[in-house]
Amino acid sequence: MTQTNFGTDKLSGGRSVTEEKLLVAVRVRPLRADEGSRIVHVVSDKMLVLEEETDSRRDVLRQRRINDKHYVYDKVFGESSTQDEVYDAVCAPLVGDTLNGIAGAVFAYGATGAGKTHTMTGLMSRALSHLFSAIAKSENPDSFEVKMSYIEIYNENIRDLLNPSVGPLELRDEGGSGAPVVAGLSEIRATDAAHVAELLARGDRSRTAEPTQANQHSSRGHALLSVSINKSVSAGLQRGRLFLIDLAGSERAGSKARRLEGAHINRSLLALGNCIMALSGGARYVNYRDSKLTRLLREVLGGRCRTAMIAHISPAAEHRDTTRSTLHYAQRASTITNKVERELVQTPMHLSQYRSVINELREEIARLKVKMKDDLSSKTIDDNQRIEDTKDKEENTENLKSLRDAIVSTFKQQMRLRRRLMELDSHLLGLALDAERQHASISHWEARFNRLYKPISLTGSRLSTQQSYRGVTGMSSGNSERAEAEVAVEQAWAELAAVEREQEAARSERDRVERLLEQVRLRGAQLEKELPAHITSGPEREVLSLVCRVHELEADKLALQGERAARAHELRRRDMALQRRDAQRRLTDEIITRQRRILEEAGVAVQSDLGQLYELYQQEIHASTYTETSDLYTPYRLPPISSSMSELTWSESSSGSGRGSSSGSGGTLGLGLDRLPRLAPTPRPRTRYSHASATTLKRYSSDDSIVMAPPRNNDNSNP
Ligand SMILES: Nc1ncnc2c1ncn2[C@@H]1O[C@H](COP(=O)(O)OP(=O)(O)OP(=O)(O)O)[C@@H](O)[C@H]1O
Repeated sequence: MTQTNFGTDKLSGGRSVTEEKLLVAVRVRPLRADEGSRIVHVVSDKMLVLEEETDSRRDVLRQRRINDKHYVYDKVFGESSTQDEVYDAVCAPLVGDTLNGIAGAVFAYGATGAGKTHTMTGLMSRALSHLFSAIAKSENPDSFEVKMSYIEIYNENIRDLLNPSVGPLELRDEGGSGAPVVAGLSEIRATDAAHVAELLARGDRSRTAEPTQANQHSSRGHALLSVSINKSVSAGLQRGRLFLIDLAGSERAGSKARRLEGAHINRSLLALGNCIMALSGGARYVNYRDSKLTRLLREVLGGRCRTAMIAHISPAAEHRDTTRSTLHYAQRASTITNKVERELVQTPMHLSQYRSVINELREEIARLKVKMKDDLSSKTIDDNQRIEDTKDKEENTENLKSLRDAIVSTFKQQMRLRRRLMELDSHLLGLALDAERQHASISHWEARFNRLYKPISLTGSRLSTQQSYRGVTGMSSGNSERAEAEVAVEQAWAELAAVEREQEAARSERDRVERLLEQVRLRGAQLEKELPAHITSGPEREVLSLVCRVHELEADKLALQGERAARAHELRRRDMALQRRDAQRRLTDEIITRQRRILEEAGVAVQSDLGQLYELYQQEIHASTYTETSDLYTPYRLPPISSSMSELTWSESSSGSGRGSSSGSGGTLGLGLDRLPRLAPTPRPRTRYSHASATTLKRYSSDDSIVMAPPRNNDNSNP
């Protein structure tokens, strides 16, 4: 599983930085038939007027002229503006930049129902098809790689919209660059515009939506689409990125059911507003830490991104207050300046660094040559002998020069091949994680399907599981959930097959590069062996040993960087394994808790050693809660032992702990047979599905299957 960095990686030196103002645009959505009068008037493509309320006791016309507020922005889109117009003016230039290693971001801001999702949906699809057509037209389309991730922040939980079956993801600060990382986030390689459209549609289906007063299909979470465009260039890896962000809309009066989500939305938007205020006021310290949204948008707002904000407003009188507030925010945002720069991710070794090493060596060699000449001229020897010696010397120097050039060239080749090997290793590790993720997704859906329809063997081979799944899907029809499961599993299998093909190609390329490297290394060793015969002076020896040493060090450095990359991948892999273990443990807890309840309700006696195992299990769970502190891994607990301790019914002889009494309703039923401790109500997972809609939770609570249902978009869209 990859760790996606919504911020930036380390940069190489020598880049150009330009200060750029945030581009601020305002889009007015069309007035709806059910809305009252229009109070927003677009005057030009940069100005709009907001009618303010008039004082009826005064001259209405005059008062209105005084009160009406004019607002000027970089761009104003009126009610009849088209998606293409917005795209061309705001987003298209950023897409062009991303191909040149510059990060760009567009975020949609505004109240609920103001048109953010409408705009962003249009921008997302256009941006990605524009991107692929620009890559296809470029000189070297194969040097580009496009990856995308799509997340939603809902109730301060981060959800992977491209892999919604996994639980909330953790946001980690990765020291140095200050850019937070979403651990375990899927980053899917997008192959073409059609593939992207499919991924976007999948992500959009997983977004959380509920009706609000102003919008029947209101997005209740912030959606962040991140597209990375990596391009192999001679100096390393140039990385352009595009962030398209659809913020959730604030809502003044939320229904009871949505108070929590409303509070989260308003809190994160408030944090965002505070950041905008601080940045626009030139504050030296900006507090991004108040919400996950602002932590993730740090680079977009105060970083190296070329950023555009599209503020959305309704033209209707009934939204006057929210419109005014949005317009004020937009004005403040227009004074924010970012330091835009090209992003060049450090690859194992920069050719520029290599060149400077070679240049230094050349200078050294030149100095030593001068020194050698001086040494020779200062020697007093017979003239004939001198001519002989000089001839030999010249010939030898020539030989030495070509030998040295050959050595340098083999080292260069070696470096290039080693770098390529590292890239391939890293690619293979990434592919292995991709494959693991697809397997996880398949097993999730199969388990779920299993529960709903018909038991199928999960132990079968991959192919047989796939076939049995298909067999089952063919048996029933008309269920949208099953259809979605089918699509998800089909897609996962297709992606898995693509990953496997890519793995095969990468492995054979790796073998080829490894063989080449071995040949080059042998050639280099051979050349080095020839050196001593050509070396006639101490300085020459010194120069050549220096050449070798520098290259040895470069090789060591490369190997160390390779190890570091491998370790980073290993950490990611463990992250993924931990998440899976955690999910398994939650299921186990659920099973045990339910079984305990059944046993208790039925008054079933259990063997005392089983009782002891239950107790041990509870203690284990309690012990683990002391060590687990992160949001993500906070387990829900079994009923606290202490609360039921007084009612514990272990016979002293069986538990040996001396706790509780063996009398009363829960007393010992027989020799070695006990009742289990009383249960508190079954606790719910506190984080994993806390973002599920009320409907989902209802289904979950009435569902007596052991497999938990992930939150579903369909549920959410139905009030
Ligand atoms: N420019 C527009 N042209 C036509 N219809 C629009 C436009 N903007 C918004 N709409 C329509 O208005 C309704 C609300 O828009 P949308 O869902 O995009 O709002 P939103 O700001 O994303 O709301 P929320 O924050 O609640 O998700 C939708 O039915 C949408 O199609």
